[in-house]
Amino acid sequence: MDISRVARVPHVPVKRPRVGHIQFLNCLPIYWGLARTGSLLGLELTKDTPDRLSNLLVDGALDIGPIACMEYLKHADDLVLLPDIAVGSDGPVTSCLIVSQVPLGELDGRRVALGSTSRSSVRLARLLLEEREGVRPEYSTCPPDLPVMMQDADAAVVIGDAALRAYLHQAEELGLRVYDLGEMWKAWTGLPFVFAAWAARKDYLEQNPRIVREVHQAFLESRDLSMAEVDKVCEHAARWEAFDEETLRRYYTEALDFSFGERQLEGVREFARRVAADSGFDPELEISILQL
Ligand SMILES: C=C(O[C@@H]1C=C(C(=O)O)C=C[C@H]1O)C(=O)O
Repeated sequence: MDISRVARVPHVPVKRPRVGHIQFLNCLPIYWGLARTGSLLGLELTKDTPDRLSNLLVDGALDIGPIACMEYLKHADDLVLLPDIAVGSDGPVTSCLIVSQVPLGELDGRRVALGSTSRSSVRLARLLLEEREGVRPEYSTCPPDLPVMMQDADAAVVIGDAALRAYLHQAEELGLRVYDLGEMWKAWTGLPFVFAAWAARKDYLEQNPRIVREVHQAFLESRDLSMAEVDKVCEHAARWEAFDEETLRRYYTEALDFSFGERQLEGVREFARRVAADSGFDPELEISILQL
């Protein structure tokens, strides 16, 4: 081979896809396996809270990643959902909560603090309070720190690790009642709830159909590997986190639902119908899902 000729052909590298990573324990099984399979090397990951990651994807600063279900519904025209992956629950989720000093039915006219990192749970909480409990509280948005939120409010909506802490310890210490949003939604509708879905921007998909499918596949493999080795995942995580192995194992295997199939899609559609009126989207909007 004539090496001088080969050397002159420039190598043009492909830019890594810009992918979001929710900085909560709920997502660990979706990302943990990426290091094991080597796919991590092919991603430019941005770790942040769900509200910020949702904005980055909508604004085009990320190409693929998790998006709060509520934000997806508002921006469905620009996005395509990735099948079979989500952060949801089919019953109690244990990390998306209303924590309250009084029974929910007594919150009429009282103050409810909404955690600022949430988009789906805060909307679901408002829906449940207003349509199921028949109360009209006064809402304010606050940083997600339960003791601080409760200084000025009668109830708070919290998500993620802070909510898990509240569920397991803080609520009891502070003498608060805990209401699980996944459990309430299931009791009300009989359906699972999808708190965050994974999506790609349609413009990115058009230009990079292969990369989107590879990243999707990498997430599925990672999630499946993590769930097959869930004891190992929990052992590693418990070393650095305020939750023990058994708590994490129950969270991943019993509370959270990482799948996104027909029933989860029906949960998304039902949520869309119930919140569309004041949210600026069509109650029967088209939900595009990546065709494999
Ligand atoms: C299950 C959870 O799902 C989350 C809830 C979200 C929301 O309420 O907007 C967004 C992303 C997910 O992290 C959780 O945070 O515990």
